[in-house]
Amino acid sequence: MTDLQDTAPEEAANKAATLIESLPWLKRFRDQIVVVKYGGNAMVSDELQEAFAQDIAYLRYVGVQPVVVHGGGPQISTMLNRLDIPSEFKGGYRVTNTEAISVVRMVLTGQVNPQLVGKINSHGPIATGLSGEDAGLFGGRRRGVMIDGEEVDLGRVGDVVQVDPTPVLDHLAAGRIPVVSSIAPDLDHPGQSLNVNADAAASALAVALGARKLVILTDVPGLYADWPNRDSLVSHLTSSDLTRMLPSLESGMIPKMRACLDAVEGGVDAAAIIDGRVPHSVLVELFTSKGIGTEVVAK
Ligand SMILES: Nc1ncnc2c1ncn2[C@@H]1O[C@H](COP(=O)(O)OP(=O)(O)O)[C@@H](O)[C@H]1O
Ligand SMILES: CC(=O)N[C@@H](CCC(=O)OP(=O)(O)O)C(=O)O
Repeated sequence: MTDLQDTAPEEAANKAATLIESLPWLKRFRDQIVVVKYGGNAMVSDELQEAFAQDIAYLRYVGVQPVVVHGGGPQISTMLNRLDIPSEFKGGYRVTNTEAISVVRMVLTGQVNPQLVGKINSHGPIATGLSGEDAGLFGGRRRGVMIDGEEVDLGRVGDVVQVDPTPVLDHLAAGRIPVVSSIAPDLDHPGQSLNVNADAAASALAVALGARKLVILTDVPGLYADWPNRDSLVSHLTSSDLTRMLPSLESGMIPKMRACLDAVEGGVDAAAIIDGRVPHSVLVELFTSKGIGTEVVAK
């Protein structure tokens, strides 16, 4: 009884301080679109997925307009292995043949997407699944990759070169959270689909939507200036700092940092790389003064 009386005011004060710290950020993001890219490496446990779903539902219920774009690289690899379809990465992209693209589509749009939608909807009937192939949302164009000065063909792999945000805006206007799988129709080969990098797809959508912020979840605390030196974590940098750093980065971080740069250069206020293995990292990034990962802003 005495203990409870002694600790209760202090505990209440701490809780109140955390809530009040969020006030300026709640004001900043209210009614604003925030695009959150959820990568396959941050979905590795049920607990992490539950925490992510809570964060996204929380955003919606405090008046933010979250849009989720998801990948699912490890989940695609698992399914390809199970089906005995060989899969290799070149220059950070999965070489994707005709057989593999149907598996990519099945896993992203048929497995990962409804699983995420279901988790968010356990908090209310708020989320809806969309594919990048729905209603002209994404348009893609094939790309190869330069390795040792030579262009290497990647098969059904491409860039998102066109975005029509109308289907996403329609769902937002109806109060729903669009959850988008990162796959795009091939503009040059009607009827075919392209495997696109989910970081780049999220960035292109954030720009097209005029989002306030892009948040990318991954499996490290953020960008390390001198990777893998763990003392070199960068918490804040400008687009000009990042432009200077990009050529020295290693493969995993290149698409992510390129996506952040493209987003802020395209008019998004800020883009952040955060650790998706830390439960509720989305809320900590958006609603605390310090944030949790690496934030990029226009110079
Ligand atoms: N400078 C760097 N800072 C942080 N991580 C880096 C850096 N360079 C390379 N990496 C690697 O990039 C990985 C993240 O990229 P990736 O595996 O493609 O992520 P995801 O699956 O989330 O899309 C990290 O786990 C890390 O091993
Ligand atoms: C072309 C290419 O490599 N596409 C990725 C698409 C999924 C993705 O980007 O998923 P994460 O966000 O989980 O990494 C792939 O096939 O793995």
